[in-house]
Amino acid sequence: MSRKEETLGNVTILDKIKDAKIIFVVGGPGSGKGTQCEKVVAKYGYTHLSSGDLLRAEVGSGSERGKQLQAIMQKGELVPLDTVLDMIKDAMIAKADVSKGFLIDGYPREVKQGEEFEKKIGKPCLLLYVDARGETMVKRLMKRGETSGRADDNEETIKKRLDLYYKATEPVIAFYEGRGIVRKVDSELPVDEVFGQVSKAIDAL
Ligand SMILES: Nc1ncnc2c1ncn2[C@@H]1O[C@H](COP(=O)(O)OP(=O)(O)O)[C@@H](O)[C@H]1O
Ligand SMILES: Nc1ncnc2c1ncn2[C@H]1C[C@H](O)[C@@H](COP(=O)(O)OP(=O)(O)O)O1
Ligand SMILES: [Mg+2]
Repeated sequence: MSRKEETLGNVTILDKIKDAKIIFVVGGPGSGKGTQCEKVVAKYGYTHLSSGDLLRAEVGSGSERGKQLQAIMQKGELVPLDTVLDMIKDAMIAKADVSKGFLIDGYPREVKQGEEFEKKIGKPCLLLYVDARGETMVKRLMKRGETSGRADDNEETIKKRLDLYYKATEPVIAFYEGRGIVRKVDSELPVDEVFGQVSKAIDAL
């Protein structure tokens, strides 16, 4: 395929993505984003794309880029915006034909990420804000760390991730509140009750 055709091909695919529903799933580390997304996939058949999972897949591939990403994630820092946005975009394009909706989990983590996503891909119709107390998130992550094998589920990194969440990611919620698309769910409740709130937000779309 020539470069020109490829570009044309992408335009059509991006048009398809624009017709699908895009939901940002935002919340602190360990708040329960992944847990709720799994349930949404089962009930609504949406496509779940977790930026963290995409990055960990790259780390798992053992590539040079993966090694650099691993070092950043282990410190609890954010990887460069272009890297994560390209990964999400490629994953969305791969599913564009079959997906009626996308759950973008763990992105945007800063306002700039939201702005760039909208420039390059499209607009979200909903931001699901998965809310839990700091203390709860730390407890859940320490527990998850017993079995997750994740390099960032340890006390020191958890503290850094939480600090960064309050500093960089909470402003994302305020930004989209201005647009009226934020729905907050209380993730202190049992998983199924949280999902009841999530379902209401999605049913209202
Ligand atoms: N509502 C909840 N009540 C109790 N534990 C939960 C709840 N939601 C998630 N968890 C647990 O907390 C941990 C973190 O959840 P996860 O979905 O991985 O969060 P995130 O993707 O936001 O980091 C998991 O071990 C999960 O089983
Ligand atoms: N949108 C994004 N921008 C930059 N770094 C990201 C990112 N999403 C994930 N990362 C990196 C930094 C995070 O500390 C790490 C783990 O992310 P995650 O799996 O989404 O965590 P969690 O599900 O515990 O909230 O990956
Ligand atoms: Mg997660």
